[in-house]
Amino acid sequence: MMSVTSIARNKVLPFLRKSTKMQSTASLSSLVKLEEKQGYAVVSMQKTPVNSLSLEMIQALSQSLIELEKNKCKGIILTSACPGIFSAGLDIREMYQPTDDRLNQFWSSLQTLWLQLYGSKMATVALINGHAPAGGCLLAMCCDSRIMLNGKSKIGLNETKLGIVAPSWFKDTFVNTIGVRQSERALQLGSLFSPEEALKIGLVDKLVPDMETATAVAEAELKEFLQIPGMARYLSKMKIREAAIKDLSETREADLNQFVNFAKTDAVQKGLGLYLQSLAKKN
Ligand SMILES: CCCCCCCC/C=C\C=C\CC(=O)SCCNC(=O)CCNC(=O)[C@H](O)C(C)(C)COP(=O)(O)OP(=O)(O)OC[C@H]1O[C@@H](n2cnc3c(N)ncnc32)[C@H](O)[C@@H]1OP(=O)(O)O
Repeated sequence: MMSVTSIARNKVLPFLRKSTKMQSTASLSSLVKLEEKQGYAVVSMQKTPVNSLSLEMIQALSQSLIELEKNKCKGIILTSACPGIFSAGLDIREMYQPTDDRLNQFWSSLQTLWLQLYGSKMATVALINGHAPAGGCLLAMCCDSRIMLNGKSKIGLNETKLGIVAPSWFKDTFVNTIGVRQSERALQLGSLFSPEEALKIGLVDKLVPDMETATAVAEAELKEFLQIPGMARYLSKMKIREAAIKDLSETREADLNQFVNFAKTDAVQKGLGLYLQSLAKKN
């Protein structure tokens, strides 16, 4: 099995682990690109056009983290290869008129990905090079640091605008990042923030003017985290995150049932259908 450190610089890593529920190696590796750098890896989401988090995309990200941790990778920069978009969040088509089996797999895989990334021993930096609504914002918040490209992109948890409710673990992640009051307001309003606004409320840590600067700043940020003794850094992170992680770990089944029941209600299905239509009409 190839290790992250043994492959040629910038070479795309294959996905090697087999699982009955997981997608095939070929389909997973086309969604997420892993590049080895000196002592860390760049994880680029490349599901065109908007990196929507479909079941396959979520599993590809999960599988990438499994491989990287197994290969003793110490840190990652999570970013996007889709111009102008970090991630459009959960793939709305997964929740609209779904089959029960697929909807269950979808949510359960998302829970797994959140537990992996939010609780990762690796140092993690999100390089948010475009829009990051809802699930896209969640992915970024799972990282230890967020660098955002300044410009017209928006970031935030906009679930209420779709007539849906961010689950408790989204809320916990938000509260741990920007605090209770800002979260309470932004969750209700479904606020999407400009990079400047996101910086002001602590949703992102640094802004960069262009991609060249962004890469350098993200690398420097990751190196700063990696200079700290790994165990001390990880356990300190867990002091903040462990309650939320424990909570979901202990209530996965109930959370899954709540999501499935909620998603299948007529009101939610109607709202999602209208939202999909409004996205399609734009084009
Ligand atoms: C009581 C308690 C119960 C608790 C239960 C819990 C329930 C929680 C449930 C769900 C939680 C969900 C979290 C989410 O992540 S929901 C997704 C939210 N995402 C969005 O609102 C973003 C929507 N997209 C956009 O705003 C734009 O697409 C944008 C990302 C800004 C990019 O804009 P642009 O570059 O102009 O691209 P287009 O809009 O033209 O889109 C291109 C095509 O991509 C399709 N698209 C976009 N986003 C999604 C998406 N999230 N899912 C699926 N498909 C998406 C879009 O329709 C275009 O398709 P096409 O080319 O075929 O027209």
